[in-house]
Amino acid sequence: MASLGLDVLEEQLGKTQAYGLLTVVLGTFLYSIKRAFANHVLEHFLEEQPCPGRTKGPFSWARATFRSVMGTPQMVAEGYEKYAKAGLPFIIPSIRKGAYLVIPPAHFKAVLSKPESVVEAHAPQFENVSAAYTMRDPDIYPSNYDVDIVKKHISKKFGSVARELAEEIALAFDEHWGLSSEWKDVKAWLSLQDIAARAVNRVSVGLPLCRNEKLLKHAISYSMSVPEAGIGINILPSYLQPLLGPLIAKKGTNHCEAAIKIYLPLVEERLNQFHSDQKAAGGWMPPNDMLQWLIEESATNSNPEQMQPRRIAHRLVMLNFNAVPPSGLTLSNALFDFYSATPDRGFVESLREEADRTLKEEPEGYWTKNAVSKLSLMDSTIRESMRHSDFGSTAFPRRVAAAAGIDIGGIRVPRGTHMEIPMHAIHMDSDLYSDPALFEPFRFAPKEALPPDAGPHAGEKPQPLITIEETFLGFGYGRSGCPGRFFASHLLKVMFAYIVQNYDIEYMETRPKMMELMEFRFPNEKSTVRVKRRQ
Ligand code: HEM
Repeated sequence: MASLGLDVLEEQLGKTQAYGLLTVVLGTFLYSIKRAFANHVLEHFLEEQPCPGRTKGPFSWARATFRSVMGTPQMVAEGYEKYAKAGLPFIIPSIRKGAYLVIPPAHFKAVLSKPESVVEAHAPQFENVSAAYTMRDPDIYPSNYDVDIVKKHISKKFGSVARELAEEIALAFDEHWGLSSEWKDVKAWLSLQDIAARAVNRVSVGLPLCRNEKLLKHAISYSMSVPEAGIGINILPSYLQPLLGPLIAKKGTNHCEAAIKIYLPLVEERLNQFHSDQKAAGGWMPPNDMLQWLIEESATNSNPEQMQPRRIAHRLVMLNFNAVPPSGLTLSNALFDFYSATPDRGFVESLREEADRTLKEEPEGYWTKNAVSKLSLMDSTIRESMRHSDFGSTAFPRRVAAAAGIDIGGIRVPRGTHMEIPMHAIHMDSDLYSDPALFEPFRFAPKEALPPDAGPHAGEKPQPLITIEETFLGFGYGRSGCPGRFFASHLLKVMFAYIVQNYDIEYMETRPKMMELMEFRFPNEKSTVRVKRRQ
């Protein structure tokens, strides 16, 4: 991620050319700042808003923009305290998207629930990852159609594939983390991502494809390449993007094509079965998996192109993109937080006891949807980690689309204004959370689930992981909040339960440091946890 696609450029162009290109990019940097203010109404508006970290003097925007590359977290924290808490928006300059407006929490609801015609979500999300180059088919991402599939099918029916999911998670952990009682280091984010990919593919395309190493490698590599290439393309001035965008995105899109190719024969076979089943009315028992749900939804769509095998295979790749990296990232952060929290407080034993007892009481004997919903301490631990180690100083790109602009706290915000939410500052606000910098695993657990000595702030805000609110933004907020969070919460808890029940993880004296770049916060891919199989 931190390489911003430079490694990709180096590979495609060679070292000299890649650095030559970087010089062109920096040389045209001032041009891109100018571009951000090309709309004069917008320019005038942004000029008038407070911008923390922008000091008077020549080139004040350029200096503030340079500072934002590494200094966005401090700039947002300052703006949040000074302005957002008083209900006022403020500006953060950005090398990627020009200056953007940070929305104060008091106005989240009003702004983020507005329809797409007034406040756009999809187009800015699309631009955020340079989807024109990294994804290419605008019907695939981000689209209401995809969101519908997640909402209408995956969120409602994942309980019916819970047995297969749990089985694959167990087998994948046994392979990736091993069965040995000797300590060994594993790269947390990457290995959890591999395990999540197998689990997601088990319930989307089933056996044996879910264990096809090439498929998983291409699907994961593509998913990881999108944000990296997206940033690399975004920092280019707009006139260079059509020229260099396809080059920077190429490595990733090659992985995407390779994954589509591997999915295609199964998709074609399943479409044939689906059509012949309709004609013959019977004889074939449709499989119960996400591919089938995708086909059934596509068949009801008025656009026949949605039934093209390639389209469906491409949607399967995007399911990996949506589900796999965020699950690996979230769970690795949870492990880093949890296993660096004070070891003598008995937190691991509490999670283990809860998992053992719940599974023992479950009549089906595996992690059903109902059993997983009883894991309150684990639910709270993951939510607390998503609060404590969230993924952005600001997040959730939106843009004013209404010709007349919109009103935020008495301020008229013109059409075209790019807006985001100060996620990390909210999660670290001591008016909202006591001792916010402390990782307090059972902060969100209901009082009746708490073990003795659960922690000074345990049970202070009982709320399930999937609840989205102004004070907890790990799954987004408003109209475009994550529709996959019900499935994600189940998946994460089954994975975490398997870890505490079957592995010891060595306590870490200090938590591996989060990386921060521009507005992004993420774990280091190389950070490891030390694990051994429990006897
Ligand atoms: C821990 C795992 C996950 C996290 C942290 C996460 C987080 C998020 C967040 C923050 C957003 C909102 C983005 C925005 O408003 O700009 C989002 C959107 C989305 N997520 Fe998730 N997600 C996770 C897992 C999943 C899974 C498993 C699926 C699919 C089954 C999924 C499908 C989607 C889709 C389709 C959207 C776009 C919604 C829209 O544009 O209206 N996510 N996710």
